[in-house]
Amino acid sequence: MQMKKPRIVITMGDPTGVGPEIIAKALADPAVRECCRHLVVGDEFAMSRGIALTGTGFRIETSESVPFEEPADGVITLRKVTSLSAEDLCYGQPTIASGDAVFRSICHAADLCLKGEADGMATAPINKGALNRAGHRYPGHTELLAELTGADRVVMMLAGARLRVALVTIHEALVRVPALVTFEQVLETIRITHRDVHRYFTRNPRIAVLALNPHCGEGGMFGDEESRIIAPAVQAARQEGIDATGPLSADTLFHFAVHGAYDAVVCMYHDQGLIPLKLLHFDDGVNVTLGLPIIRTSVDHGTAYDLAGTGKASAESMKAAIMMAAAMAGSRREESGAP
Ligand SMILES: NC(=O)C1=CN([C@@H]2O[C@H](COP(=O)(O)OP(=O)(O)OC[C@H]3O[C@@H](n4cnc5c(N)ncnc54)[C@H](O)[C@@H]3O)[C@@H](O)[C@H]2O)C=CC1
Ligand SMILES: NCC(=O)COP(=O)(O)O
Repeated sequence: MQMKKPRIVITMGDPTGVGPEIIAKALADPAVRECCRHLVVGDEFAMSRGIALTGTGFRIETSESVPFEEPADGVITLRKVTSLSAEDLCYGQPTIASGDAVFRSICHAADLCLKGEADGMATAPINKGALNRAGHRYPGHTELLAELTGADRVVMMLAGARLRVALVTIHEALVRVPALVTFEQVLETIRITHRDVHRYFTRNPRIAVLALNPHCGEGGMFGDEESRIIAPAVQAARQEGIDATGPLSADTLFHFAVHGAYDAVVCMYHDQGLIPLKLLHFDDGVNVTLGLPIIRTSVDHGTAYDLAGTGKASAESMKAAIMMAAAMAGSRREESGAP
C-alpha cells in the first residue's frame, strides 16, 4: 500500500523579511515537494510577491477547508490568515499588523497540528521585536508554541549533519545566565534532549554536557557552577540510564563532537551552542523544538532584512527544515504503527 506523504504546514514568518521568498524557492525543489504535502499559512499578497521575486512561477491555490491535497506541479497551496495592506509589507519595516500576522500564522499552524490535521510544522523566520510590539509577549516561536501546546518544558536544539546543540537557556541576557543554570534546568534539558534525539534521530544518543566557565571552572578559581550544579545533574542523568558525560570544557569539546564522539551537545547558553553550529551549518542548519507534543522545525537564520526583496537569500535551511519535519513525522508514524 502506498503511504500518504506527511502533511507539513509551513508558516510564512515575517512577511517583510525573506520568509516568502525562501518558501517559494524551497517548494521549487523536487526533493522538498516529494517529501511531503505542504500547506503554507500566511498572507497571499506577500506569498505572490515572493513567487514573482524568485521567478519560481508558482500559481497559488488558496485552501480554506481541504488542506493537504497532493498539490499539482507548479502550485503552492496557501491558507490565508491575513490580507495585509501595502504599507504593512514594506521590506525590513515590520508594523504592528505584520507582527500580528506572524502570531496568527503560528497559532493557526499549531492548531492544525494539535487537531491532527497536520503532521508537523516548519517555520520561516520572525522578528521577535515586531511580535512583541504587536502585543504578543514571547521571546520567540519556542515559548509561544510551548504555551499553545501546553508543554511544560521545551528545549531549543539546532541540528546539522555534523553537530546538534541543545540549549539550557535560550534568549537571555548573558548576565542572567548563571542564575538560570540550575540543577533542575540542566537535568531536564539532558532528559528532553536524550528522549527526543533517541526518538527522532539516533538511538541511545551520547550526550556531552558543557561547562559554563572556562576550563570547567579551573577547580573553583573561575566559578563553581560545574561542581555545584552541572556535575550533579550529569550524575543524576546517568543514574537514569542516559549516556551523558560532563561537564566538559566548551573550547575543546566541539572538536571531538564534530568528529563523532557525541550525538548531541547540551550547551549552557545561546551563543555557546549557536556559534559553532552556524560556523558549520549556517546554510543548512535546522532549529527543532524538543519537548512539544507536536513536530516543529525552523530555519536557523533570521529575517535577513538586508536581503529581503532581492531574491538572493539562500533557501537551504528552509528546505532542510521542511524535510526534517517530514522525516520526523515519518518516524512518529512508524512508532505508532500507522500505515
Ligand atoms: N527562526 C527565527 O525566527 C529566527 C529569527 N531571528 C530574528 O531575525 C532578526 C534578524 O536577526 P539577525 O541576528 O540579524 O540574523 P539574520 O540571520 O537575519 O542575519 C544575519 C546575517 O545573515 C545573513 N542571512 C540570514 N539569512 C540568510 C539566508 N537565508 N541566506 C543568506 N544570508 C542570510 C543576513 O543577510 C545577515 O547578513 C531578529 O529579529 C531575530 O530575532 C533570528 C534567528 C532565528
Ligand atoms: N537563535 C534562534 C532563534 O532565534 C529561534 O527562535 P525561535 O523563534 O525558534 O524561538
